[in-house]
Amino acid sequence: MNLRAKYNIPENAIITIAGTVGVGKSTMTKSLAKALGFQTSFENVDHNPYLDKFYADFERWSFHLQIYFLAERFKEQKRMFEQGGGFIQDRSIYEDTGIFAKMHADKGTMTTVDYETYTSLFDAMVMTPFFPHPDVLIYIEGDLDEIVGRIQERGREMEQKTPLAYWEEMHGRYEEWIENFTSCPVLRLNIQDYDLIKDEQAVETIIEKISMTIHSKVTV
Ligand SMILES: Nc1ncnc2c1ncn2[C@@H]1O[C@H](COP(=O)(O)OP(=O)(O)O)[C@@H](O)[C@H]1O
Ligand SMILES: Nc1ncnc2c1ncn2[C@H]1C[C@H](O)[C@@H](COP(=O)(O)O)O1
Repeated sequence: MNLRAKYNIPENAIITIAGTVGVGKSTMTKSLAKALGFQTSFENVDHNPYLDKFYADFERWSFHLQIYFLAERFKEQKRMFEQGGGFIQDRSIYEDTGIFAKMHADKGTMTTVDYETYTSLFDAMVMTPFFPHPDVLIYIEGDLDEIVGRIQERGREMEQKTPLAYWEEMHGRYEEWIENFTSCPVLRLNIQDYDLIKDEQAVETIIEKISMTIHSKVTV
């Protein structure tokens, strides 16, 4: 029996992985998709035309980057909807507005008028039939030092050059954001408690927790 059937995960489920940069979302996306026989929906980092420019000059490129990510994620929402689910999604659309756009607006690296334009577009887009809320949002958390270590080791140059204060601010905002998140059931996992690189079997324990979260509909 496969793990999806064993743990009664609906074949049309949409499981979204959230968490700060470098915490291990992509690693978990691949691992869960393989174990459940699901498709993946990844962020397009390598071919993003704004990301390098954005890290070099937040003020100049914040709005452009948010619009780009919003368009990309909305296309992915539509694809998942049209294919009837069965997806693991690397990062939720909620983080774009709840973490990134808000952080840059609060810090003054996105203007108030740009932020208002962005949020009104976001609100109009998510209130459509193309926007299925995920069955569960897995929130990955961990110590800032370890996460920054992973960013450095992964080696995306623009992230390596970004000051620690940026990751620190984001880390704090994520903690506050998840405490107030109510759009779908949440499963919280700490990076201390599993290691999908050294221990492939750890995915089964995670799937069991996903099943409990989906079926109990209780926010963990
Ligand atoms: N359990 C782990 N132990 C050590 N390094 C890890 C672990 N999980 C992921 N990593 C590494 O951390 C880096 C960031 O992981 P990634 O999955 O790309 O994070 P994200 O998608 O959240 O940015 C990658 O280099 C990845 O190989
Ligand atoms: N909405 C976003 N605004 C700014 N930057 C973003 C947004 N979404 C993702 N990013 C950045 C952060 C990282 O540098 C890359 C990919 O994120 P990761 O957490 O490594 O998948 O894009």
